[in-house]
Amino acid sequence: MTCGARLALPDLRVEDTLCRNILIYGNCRYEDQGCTFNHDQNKNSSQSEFPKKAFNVDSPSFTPSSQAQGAAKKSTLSSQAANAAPFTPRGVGTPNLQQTAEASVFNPAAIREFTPQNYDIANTATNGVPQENGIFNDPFTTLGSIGAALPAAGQYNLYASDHSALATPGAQFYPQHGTYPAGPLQPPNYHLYQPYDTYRQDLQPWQRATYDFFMPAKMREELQKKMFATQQVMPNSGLPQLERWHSLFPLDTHNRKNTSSFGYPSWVYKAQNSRTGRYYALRRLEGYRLTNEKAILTVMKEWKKIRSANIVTVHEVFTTREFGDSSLIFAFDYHPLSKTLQESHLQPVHGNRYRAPSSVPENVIWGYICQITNALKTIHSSKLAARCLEPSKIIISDNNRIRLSACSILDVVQFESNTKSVQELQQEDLVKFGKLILSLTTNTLPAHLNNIPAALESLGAKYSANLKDAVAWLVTPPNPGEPKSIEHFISGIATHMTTFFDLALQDNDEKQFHLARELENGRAARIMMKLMTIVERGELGGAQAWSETGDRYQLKLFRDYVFHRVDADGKPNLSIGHMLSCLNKLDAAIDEMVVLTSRDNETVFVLTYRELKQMFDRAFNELVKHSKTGAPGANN
Ligand SMILES: Nc1ncnc2c1ncn2[C@@H]1O[C@H](COP(=O)(O)OP(=O)(O)OP(=O)(O)O)[C@@H](O)[C@H]1O
Repeated sequence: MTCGARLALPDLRVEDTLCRNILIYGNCRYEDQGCTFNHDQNKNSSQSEFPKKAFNVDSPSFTPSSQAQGAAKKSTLSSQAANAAPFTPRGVGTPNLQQTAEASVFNPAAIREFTPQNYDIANTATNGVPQENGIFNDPFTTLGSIGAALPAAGQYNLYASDHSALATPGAQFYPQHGTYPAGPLQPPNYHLYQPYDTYRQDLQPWQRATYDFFMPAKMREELQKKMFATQQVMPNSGLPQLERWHSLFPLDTHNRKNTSSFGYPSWVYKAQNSRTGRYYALRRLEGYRLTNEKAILTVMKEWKKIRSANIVTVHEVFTTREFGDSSLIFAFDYHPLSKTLQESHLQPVHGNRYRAPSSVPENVIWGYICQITNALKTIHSSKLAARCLEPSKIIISDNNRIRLSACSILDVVQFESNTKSVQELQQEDLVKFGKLILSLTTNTLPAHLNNIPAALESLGAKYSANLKDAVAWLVTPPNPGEPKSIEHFISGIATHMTTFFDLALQDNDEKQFHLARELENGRAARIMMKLMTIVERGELGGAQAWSETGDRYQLKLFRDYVFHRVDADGKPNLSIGHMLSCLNKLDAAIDEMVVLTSRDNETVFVLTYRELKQMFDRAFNELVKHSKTGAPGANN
């Protein structure tokens, strides 16, 4: 063997290469199990020094002759030596010299110390920080995986007592780490109450509990009034029961037979549908005799498709003789406690003294204009016309929200007599719209609005020029061959439309906020109802005083602790915060301790909410088992 040969081919056989486990850990547990690398550090150190090998004085072939020197030099610079890749320990980044020869021997999959499991080249540096053996876990990556691991909506019921269903869809909720033991899978603790806002410093302590946990009193009052109005019945009203409608309740505020709107006297009743149980507003046209069945079919086919936040939806039209005449009935959506624009703004106020109606503020008028524009946009784009745009046929509910309440009626009633095209009727809609606004701004009933130019002129004194221009544009009939359109009008009032849109979104945000609170209250009500089904129950399945024995006794003491607390003087403690927090802790089954004392102070139980919850679930499940039908939604 020549010196050159030794230089060119450094000894890189497997058995001479120091095993990396020796290098890193000091030993290799595969040494006796077939690892073919060198496990003798001394041997390695004597042989792995590349320069030592190259200029080994023991080399038998070293000959100090010129030729030999030349040969030696030549050997030193042989092409093989030049091409030999430098030996660099793996891990620094350059390819391993032995990769072809040792590929089958040095198997990263078999020798785990070298290649950690789940090692993913793509994750070696996340956000610039390397993940070493999975020890470092980038929070941003984790957040992403939480989102991906959460079950899709509808798959998982947060209120279910048993969250094991989460195990499969949420298995990746807490990503597994090589270094951390895998914890139990669990959803975030949504069960603990976390009110949104903290702006309550200016409230008295007695106000806080209500403010923190419930919707504003005014909102609650309005909703309750609406529910009350919806449920109202009039047993001796003398009103008939229709084929599929019952509990008719008159909504008219006067009994004048007014034929000005439809050519027939009309009456409005609240009624409940026997099939769906829903409430509707039935508008009856007294004495109308239907001559053409097609009228209802054709008109309803188009109007049933109309959906707009500013139009009362019409559901069906039918005739009846139950009122003792032949009547035509339109079934509309019912909006409890609505008033017409006429009732709200155009009727004198009766108090101690007669007062003329006060003028409507400009911002309210713009709100109405935007909403009616929205309704007309929907109607006109469906190739229909509103036709009935009168203050007495537009209803107003809370927050100046208005809806056209008599659409489709004139289309049915004048199905055969109408000679105008839809385009003409749409042009009329715009003029009627202008007159309606003029009527509201001048506090004049439309029937008394005889001098439109004078009325328009008077607008300037109370309202902006912008409003006056908008009304003037609407009431002015179109030039022949130049029809006006609602789209033209929209472009003219675009700024007011966006202002209104913004207010509507703000209103929506506020309602969402209150809805979130009510979600929590619904949960409290549910757990309270379940608790009440258990405590104080007498006999169950043959067991006398079932609720006084076993786990149920502790639940009864818990009920006392939550609802019957007294202060040091024996006075009742009525803190809603305490009640809600205890119920939520029970629902969340947390590990906090609770001390329950019997009424005679003889027995004290110290247990966690988690244990209480288990007792609670056991007791309730027993009830469910004994109930005939099971409990619908019992686990919800
Ligand atoms: N869809 C509805 N939902 C709830 N209430 C409604 C609905 N439609 C109308 N109303 C209410 O019914 C009552 C009577 O309405 P109507 O249109 O007959 O007014 P009116 O002033 O009596 O008109 P007219 O003099 O032409 O009969 C009004 O108070 C109105 O607010």
